[in-house]
Amino acid sequence: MNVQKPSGSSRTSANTYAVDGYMSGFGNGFETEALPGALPIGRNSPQKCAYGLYAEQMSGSPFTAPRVTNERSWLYRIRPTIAHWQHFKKADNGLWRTAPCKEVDVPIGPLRWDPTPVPDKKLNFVEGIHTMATSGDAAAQTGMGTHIYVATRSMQDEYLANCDGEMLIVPEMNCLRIATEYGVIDIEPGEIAVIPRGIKMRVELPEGVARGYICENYGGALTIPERGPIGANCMSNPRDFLTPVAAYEDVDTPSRMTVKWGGQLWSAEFKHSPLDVVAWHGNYYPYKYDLRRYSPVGPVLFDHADPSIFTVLTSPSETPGTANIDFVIFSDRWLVGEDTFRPPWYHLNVMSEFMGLVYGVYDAKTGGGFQPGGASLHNTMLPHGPDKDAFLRGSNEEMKPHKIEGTMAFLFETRFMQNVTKYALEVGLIQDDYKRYGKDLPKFFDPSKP
Ligand SMILES: O=C(O)Cc1cc(O)ccc1O
Ligand SMILES: [Fe+2]
Repeated sequence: MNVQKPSGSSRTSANTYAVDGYMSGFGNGFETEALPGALPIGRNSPQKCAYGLYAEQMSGSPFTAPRVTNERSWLYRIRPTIAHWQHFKKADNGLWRTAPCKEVDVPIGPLRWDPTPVPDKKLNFVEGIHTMATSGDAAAQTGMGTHIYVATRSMQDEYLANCDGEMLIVPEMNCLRIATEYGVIDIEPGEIAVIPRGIKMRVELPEGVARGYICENYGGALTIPERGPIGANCMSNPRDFLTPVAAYEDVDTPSRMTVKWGGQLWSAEFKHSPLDVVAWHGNYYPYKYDLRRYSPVGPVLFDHADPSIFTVLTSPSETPGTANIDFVIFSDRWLVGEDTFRPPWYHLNVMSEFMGLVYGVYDAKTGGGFQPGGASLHNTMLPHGPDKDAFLRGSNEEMKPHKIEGTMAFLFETRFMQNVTKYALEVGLIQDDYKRYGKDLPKFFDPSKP
């Protein structure tokens, strides 16, 4: 690892504190420096920056966005980004697709995939991205891409910057070390990382291989949902979001950067690491979150509430309550409802639902088939619900408090219809019988038994 260790001099704002190389809080203004005095005080753009650094602003929102959604950071770096931005050539997109992308007819039924096998081939994080579905339009900054990554080698002197979207990364098999311009993020299954649009990163695999899911958010930045009557606490609490302290690389070695821009991968070679930010301040930055810190709130007497109660992060659209994306989890919790069918109900939803499983068993699909590393898609207005096994359990179980334990399923839900890719449809991982699981549900109707 050639990352400069964060020095003890990292400054944090008054309302934040550093935890093992991270600063805590959501949307806070942070400031951090890996060399003492690297951050200018009381100004952004002094005539000359300390240590001969360049100042560069990175704006994640329009300059004039309302304060609550206004995002930008100031970076003090060895070279400005434009110094790396030369001789870009079109690169192979591999299996990474970007909306709009209508390659095949989208099946009008439930879809489910087996876990993506880990190949023998050496693939880094970028090469290992397999797009399952896309929605909206990346250039119009709406919708999302859903991907499964399967990587078998660390990126070495290789970097990625995704200008098309913010990347929400959900590891399922093994941990990731994500070295970014802003500092280093380590995540393991059960945690997530969010890398906002345009931030340069290198993904390393401490365990040699890794698999997981990515939601590429083309729309408004992910944020903590409003809690309404729930009040100031529970669900995702701001203090559990962690942002790395500054850590820079002053490394002169042949390097390759891949930029995703306009739905195309581009690559350029240069002779130094672009992760050269010695200090930064602002509120546009990458972060991580431990999903096990999510404090679920649910019905405490009867009925099954809408899954929106389990929203960890949301990407709002211009229409109130109509998310570009909701990231929702189904994690450990007590089910206590009296006289209640406790598993998810049968339903049709104008929002479309892409699901994955990090570990354990999902309570709507206890009949096997929905496996960690696998995925399902219940597209706009397509009917779905518990499989036969889950229905029989749910309608016959004793109504005593029951704890769902050792599970982490999630939903990438979007207001848009999702276009599955040709790859996803033809790769041979689709469970053919899943489209018929509704047929297994028996008729119980008996007009003589109210
Ligand atoms: O379809 C699913 O499995 C996700 C889901 C879960 C739930 O508890 C209620 C609605 C819903 O869409
Ligand atoms: Fe659903």
